[in-house]
Amino acid sequence: MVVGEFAEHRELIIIGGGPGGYNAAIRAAQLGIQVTVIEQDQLGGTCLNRGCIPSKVFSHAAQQVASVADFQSFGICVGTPAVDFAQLISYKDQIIQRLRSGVENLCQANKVEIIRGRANFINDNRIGVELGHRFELFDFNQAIIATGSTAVMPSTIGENDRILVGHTVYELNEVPEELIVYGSDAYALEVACSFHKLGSAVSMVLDNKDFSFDHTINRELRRVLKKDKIKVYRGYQLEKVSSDSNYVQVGLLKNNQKEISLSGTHLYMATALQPATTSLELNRLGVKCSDHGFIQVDKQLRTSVPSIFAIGDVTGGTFSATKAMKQGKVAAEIIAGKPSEVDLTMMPTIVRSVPPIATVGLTEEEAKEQGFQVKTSQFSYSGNSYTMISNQKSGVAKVIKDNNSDLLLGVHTIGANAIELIGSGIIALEMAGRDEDLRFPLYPHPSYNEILLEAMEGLSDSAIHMKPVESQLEKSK
Ligand SMILES: Cc1cc2nc3c(=O)[nH]c(=O)nc-3n(C[C@H](O)[C@H](O)[C@H](O)COP(=O)(O)OP(=O)(O)OC[C@H]3O[C@@H](n4cnc5c(N)ncnc54)[C@H](O)[C@@H]3O)c2cc1C
Ligand SMILES: NC(=O)c1ccc[n+]([C@@H]2O[C@H](COP(=O)([O-])OP(=O)(O)OC[C@H]3O[C@@H](n4cnc5c(N)ncnc54)[C@H](O)[C@@H]3O)[C@@H](O)[C@H]2O)c1
Repeated sequence: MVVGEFAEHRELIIIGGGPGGYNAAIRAAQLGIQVTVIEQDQLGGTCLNRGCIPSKVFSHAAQQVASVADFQSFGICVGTPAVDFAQLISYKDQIIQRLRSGVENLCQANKVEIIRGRANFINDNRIGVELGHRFELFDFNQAIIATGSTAVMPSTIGENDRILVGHTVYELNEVPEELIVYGSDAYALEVACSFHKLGSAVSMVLDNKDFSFDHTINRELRRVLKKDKIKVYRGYQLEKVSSDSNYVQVGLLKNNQKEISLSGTHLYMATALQPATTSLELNRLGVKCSDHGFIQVDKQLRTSVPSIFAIGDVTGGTFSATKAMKQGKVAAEIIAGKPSEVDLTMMPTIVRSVPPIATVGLTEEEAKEQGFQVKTSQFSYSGNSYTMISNQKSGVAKVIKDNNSDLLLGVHTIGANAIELIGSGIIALEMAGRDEDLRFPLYPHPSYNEILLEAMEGLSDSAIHMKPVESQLEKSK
């Protein structure tokens, strides 16, 4: 390997061009900083190339397949939908390519320098970059580590192309005939719903008794999964997995006793994640990390080494692009000398299942545990005129407030357009809104927005399209 003799100087170096890295880069450039991003693979990182974007192409296709069943009601005649998987993959690749070019163009327009190579630290002001057969050195004033995470497959599972994780499941070239999904998180649920609609026979195995949503959402989810004939096994631990070139066999334990065995053509496994730091030589810096190796940061994304910041999956906690992007912008602002910080309290959870789920804030159970005097209200999708028109009657929106202060604590929705609806909930919670703040505005009619309005009105027993509760009838006597 040819090693460069002199170290070139850069103001800010960002290692990793995923959503965390490129958001940090563009914000820093906007604030007048000279920025260099070092990326060993593709700009856009996991999210754009293997995660958020490909998974959403699949879930959108699944939603489209589901909606064909409604066409007949509108007098639109089409046959039974058939999925051309090769075309879907080609579409996914086109979307990734287009979005990636968009990120490249934005970086160029903001004069962000992109270096293609693998970076590692020499010391707390110097980075080495492997560029094919060359090794270049760069000094920097500040660096941001944005290298993401990788899935850890338990060593007992063994390797087989039929055993899939988040980073590989959307790279399949065929629709699995029989897919076993092991896990109860957002990723697993999305995999189950998407592949089910695309033609797989799906069984879901939950390691927990239920999903981790509010119990009202869990109940509606249980109903729709049952209606959709997705078989769900609850509270099972994975005991063993064996596989050959055609099948995967899974042994499951419940309370360490009853064993059942499932077999399918493919298995999706929810896995733990580890920080992508092995190639960085962090030991040369003395950056403080958690027991699992995630880099510890404060609310301004500073690590224990003053010249080094870290953002995104590599900092552990919640693994999401939403978080990585926000942290990227905040780190850049801090480096530019602006006051800024990250607060993840009102981080939404979204799942593009069929139907989708979107939640923000506390569940009813969490609010009670935290000692709030809780009042809840829920409005069923079937009571809304636009869900009736569009034949999307499955779903419910639930809102939770503190009865002492009237402050909103949580908004939870399952049903069509849930993810688009949650925006108002996020803003309301972030602005410390009360239910009256959300009852006051004018909501367009007829529209899905009115689902949230009616749920809010329900908190003061004043929803128009909800039957009166017993206590109200008593009062009016
Ligand atoms: C299937 C799936 C679906 C998902 N869906 C969603 C979703 O809907 N919503 C959501 O918010 N999140 C979602 N996520 C999570 C999201 O993708 C990640 O949280 C996000 O990509 C993390 O961003 P990041 O910038 O921290 O890291 P990454 O996106 O992983 O980017 C890190 C980059 O650093 C580069 N790199 C690593 N080491 C080096 C090195 N030494 N030198 C140079 N470059 C290096 C890598 O090549 C990579 O490009 C999903 C993930 C998966 C797998
Ligand atoms: N809709 C989605 O598919 C999706 C996917 C990922 C993240 N998100 C967002 O991430 C946030 C956190 O999600 P969470 O509440 O499930 O908590 P989390 O990020 O802490 O993850 C919980 C579990 O999800 C699994 N997981 C995490 N990252 C994964 C990955 N890259 N590939 C496969 N499995 C992975 C792991 O089993 C993990 O233990 C939420 O805000 C959610 O909106 C959504």
